[in-house]
Amino acid sequence: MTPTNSAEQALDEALALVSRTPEGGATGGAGGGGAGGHRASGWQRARDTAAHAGSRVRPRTHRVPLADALGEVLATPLDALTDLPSFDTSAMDGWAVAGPGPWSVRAGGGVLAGSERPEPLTDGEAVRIATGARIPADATAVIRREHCREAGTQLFADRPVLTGQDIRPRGQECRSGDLLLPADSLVTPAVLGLAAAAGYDELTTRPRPRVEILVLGDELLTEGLPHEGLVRDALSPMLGPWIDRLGAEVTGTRRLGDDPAGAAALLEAVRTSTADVLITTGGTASGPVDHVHPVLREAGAELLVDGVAVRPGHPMLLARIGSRAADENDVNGENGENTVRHVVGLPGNPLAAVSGLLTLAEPLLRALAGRRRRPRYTAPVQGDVPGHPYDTRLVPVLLSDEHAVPLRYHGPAMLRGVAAADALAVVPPKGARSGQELEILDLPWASGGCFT
Ligand SMILES: Nc1nc2c(c(=O)[nH]1)N[C@H]1C(S)=C(S)[C@@H](COP(=O)(O)OP(=O)(O)OC[C@H]3O[C@@H](n4cnc5c(N)ncnc54)[C@H](O)[C@@H]3O)O[C@H]1N2
Ligand code: MOO
Repeated sequence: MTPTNSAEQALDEALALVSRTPEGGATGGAGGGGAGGHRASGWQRARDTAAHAGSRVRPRTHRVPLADALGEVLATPLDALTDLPSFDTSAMDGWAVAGPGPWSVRAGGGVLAGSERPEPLTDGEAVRIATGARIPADATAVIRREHCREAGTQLFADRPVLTGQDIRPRGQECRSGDLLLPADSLVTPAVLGLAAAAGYDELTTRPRPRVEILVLGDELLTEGLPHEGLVRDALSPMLGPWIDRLGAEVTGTRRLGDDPAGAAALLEAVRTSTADVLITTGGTASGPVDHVHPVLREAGAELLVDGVAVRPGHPMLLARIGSRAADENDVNGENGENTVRHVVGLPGNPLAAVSGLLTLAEPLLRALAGRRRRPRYTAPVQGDVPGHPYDTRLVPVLLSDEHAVPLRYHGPAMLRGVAAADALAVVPPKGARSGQELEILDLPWASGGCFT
């Protein structure tokens, strides 16, 4: 709502310049984290790499009751199991008639939805009928009750009657075997409805990717006020539900210390976790107890992204563990356990972690779930937005009808801005002028795009 505060911005910029070269490489190993002298990926390239990594993993499939398929992606095409409608159906409440009027009204009750097969009509006969009821054989039209009059035992139409009017013929929407939706379609509430209408009790889908979250740090408190240099763990409460909203299944969140036992537990998790993706927080930089890079090296992981030219969040990383050959040999995708898993290393600073979540975790998880990439869109920004000299910035914004409005409190350690935001705006290096179109990354709760 308020344009960026300039003093705060200056501080942010000064911090952002620490240990960077104009080429976008890290000089001192924050992102390098011991790898030393690497080049950070461009922001868009990092996202593409994450999406590509996810799309290379052989998909698993499962068969689940309809309700459990919501938010997953169809692994097989949705073919109609029946004609729809499966019988000639009245589209209106009124009268089924045979031949030209006036018609003699059939004595007794009418035909209701779900009632037994009605007796055929004879020429010149009319029977009362409800919306959704089966059309009697030999009926030629349905007349809405408001378009006719009953006089004694006779029925008179107020207007011309066209053959077939207000009859939904069997198979109007589809014939049994017709392709209703291709494989890879997202199962939305509308798809659940269609599948049920077409006769399905279960669907074959790609299961949600499984994610294990490991929160690193000795300084983290799980309750109460921060004190004596300790801070509340802001990431455990945030990441599980966030990742859930991205369409993944969180198998657990564990906190690991910065001591050798924590490093050993991290290595064990990297080697043996049954999750598709491990998401770590903290320990990505070059501090004395930053374990993530050494552990990944020890585990023989392949670093796909090692630092990204984005602020905040530049030490984020993406690694791959396991043999691609083994995974690709599972040609039917039938192995219960994936032999390939990925590690997303999020920086410990909370807004930097959000940046890593949107830059690396989201595209990776979408691809692993078989979901299409989010359509890109832009909005004009309200007010000038300062840029980093070389890196992309992600800035929390509120979305109004006309503008993306930058929010204050967007420092790497702050959640105050993003907690009030609808989205993050992607600010190119050197900044944006007021009114300039910026790419917008919706936050999952604002976009309403997830069914989880
Ligand atoms: N010499 C350099 N140091 C740092 C650089 C650099 O380039 N050179 N980059 C800075 C940047 S940028 C970031 S971002 C952080 C990333 O640090 P780590 O990923 O190693 O994270 P930690 O050191 O463990 O923690 C950083 C910061 O975040 C707080 N934190 C960690 N976890 C949580 C949590 N769950 N909830 C709340 N706060 C958390 C932690 O207390 C620290 O204050 O590195 C800079 N350093
Ligand atoms: O700039 Mo760090 O990446 O504080 O977030």
